Amino acid sequence: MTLSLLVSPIALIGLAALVLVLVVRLSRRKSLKFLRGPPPPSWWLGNEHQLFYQQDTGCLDSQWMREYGNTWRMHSYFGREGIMTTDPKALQHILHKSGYNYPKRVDMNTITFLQFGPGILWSEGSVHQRHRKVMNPAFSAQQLRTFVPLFQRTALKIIEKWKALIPIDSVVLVNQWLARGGLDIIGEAAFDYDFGSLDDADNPLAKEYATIVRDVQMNPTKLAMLYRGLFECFPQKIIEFVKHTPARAYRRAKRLNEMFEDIGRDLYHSNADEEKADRDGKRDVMSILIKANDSEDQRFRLSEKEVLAQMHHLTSAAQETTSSTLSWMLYELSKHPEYQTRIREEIRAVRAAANERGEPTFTVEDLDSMQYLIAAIKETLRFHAVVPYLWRVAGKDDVIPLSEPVVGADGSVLTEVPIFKGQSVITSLCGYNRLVSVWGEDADEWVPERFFRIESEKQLRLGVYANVLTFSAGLRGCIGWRFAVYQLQAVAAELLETFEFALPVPKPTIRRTPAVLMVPVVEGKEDLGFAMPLRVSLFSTRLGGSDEHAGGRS
Ligand code: HEM
Repeated sequence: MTLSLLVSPIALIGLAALVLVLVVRLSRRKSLKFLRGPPPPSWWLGNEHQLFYQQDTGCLDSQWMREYGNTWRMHSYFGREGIMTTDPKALQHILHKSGYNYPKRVDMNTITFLQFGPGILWSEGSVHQRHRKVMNPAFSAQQLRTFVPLFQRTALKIIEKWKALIPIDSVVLVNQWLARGGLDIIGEAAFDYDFGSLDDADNPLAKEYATIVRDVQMNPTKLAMLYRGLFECFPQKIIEFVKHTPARAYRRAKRLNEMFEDIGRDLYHSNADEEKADRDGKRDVMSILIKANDSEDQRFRLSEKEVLAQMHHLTSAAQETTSSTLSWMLYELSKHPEYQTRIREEIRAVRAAANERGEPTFTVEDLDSMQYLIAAIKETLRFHAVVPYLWRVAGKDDVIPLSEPVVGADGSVLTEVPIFKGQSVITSLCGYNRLVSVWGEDADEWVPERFFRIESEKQLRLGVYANVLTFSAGLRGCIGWRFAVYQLQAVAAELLETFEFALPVPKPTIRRTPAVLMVPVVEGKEDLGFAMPLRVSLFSTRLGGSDEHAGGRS
């Protein structure tokens, strides 16, 4: 008999409801009524449901910032109160200065656990410290540079695929190809595994993975959200059983998790059984992680289960985020053809210099010299934050300082906000990225040149890259941000050198749809799933049909 039959969801909900009454009673003692904020549409779901059903991710934040300032009261499930903030000092306090005092919110972190297992994204406190310590060596700048040829090879493969496609139809769903390329990249870089996604290999794991974000995270029903809201009241032992919930999203998450575990176990053992000398030559993250793990004091090592979960955590953290960011950049460059031309000229000049040196590919220094391309990457990360929000909770009573005071419910001016243990704290990365006070009057426009004029030393230090917050910050900031940036630089340079990108006619409306991540969906064509349709043409053909290929390569 399966556990799903033993532990009926009704019994779970009943138990949770009891605990809930207690929790609500306790939390009512500490009200945040002194703060203004949007009225909750319902007592059950508070404002939570609204965030998942915005027309464009971040449009609610903009509206609320206009009404209430940069920090406001939010209602979470069952009448509980919390805050949401875009304020630089508040975010610095929560993400940088408070150590592990603002852990991840139980409902969201339980979903992470159910989806990916006990890896780094899910871990907290000293367990997280242990994960991070063992993983750090695999993410040094020096180590990550060695992946640039892999990024370039993958880009060339995408180029071949698109060249074969565009004589038939020049409108390409670029994000779907970039996601396939991204999966192949992270498979090889993270655990020396070939998903064969670009080659259409019949890989069940790649197939299962392709639609997982859509099926598990997009458009949650009110009932599904309410169920999540109850996780907080489940004792830790019961959380394990939640994965047996007889609903499609949970079944899919469980299946994918098991597939990753099975494949990971084989890779782990073949890796661990290898001769030390052979393993020393390998550069993939898992090999380095196993090596680092072996040399750790027994008490600080990751268990086999944790190492296996890491494989799934890395794939999910790296793939959709990086490929989506690149898709949004190509979209913006389609809307800004003059900037696209400028980048292409820059890439061609660097290529000419590389050719003269006899280098067949761009070096890391070449890529780092492409200032217009880098500015476009920074601006896209700022403007299209693919991780828009992080859901945290106050681990203890605290006072959060503000850069910009807000007007309280009684008209008084607040320069700091008290928060009480257990209250929800939603950090809006996308909201911060659009602050006029940080980015200038044109913060709501895509203007890469801003990075030539911004005096970043005058900004409050927050984000790990260009001070944008899309990679988060502090001790839980993205460990893979350099990996992502190198990948974006290397793949974009190849694609933009070869192809021109433009908006299709008629122009589609692309929605920045919330699905925990922010993903592109075409209005009226939701059946396409995540989709970024762009017109793609060979750059050389635009030069009058000559066979000359951009950059002089064949
Ligand atoms: C544009 C691309 C990317 C974006 C926007 C991004 C963003 C983020 C954000 C916001 C977090 C914090 C999550 C949280 O606190 O809940 C994070 C964590 C993480 N990211 Fe990334 N990421 C990107 C690419 C990558 C890549 C390429 C990798 C790996 C190769 C990676 C690996 C991780 C890992 C392992 C964590 C967990 C870190 C920890 O908890 O200590 N990410 N990322």
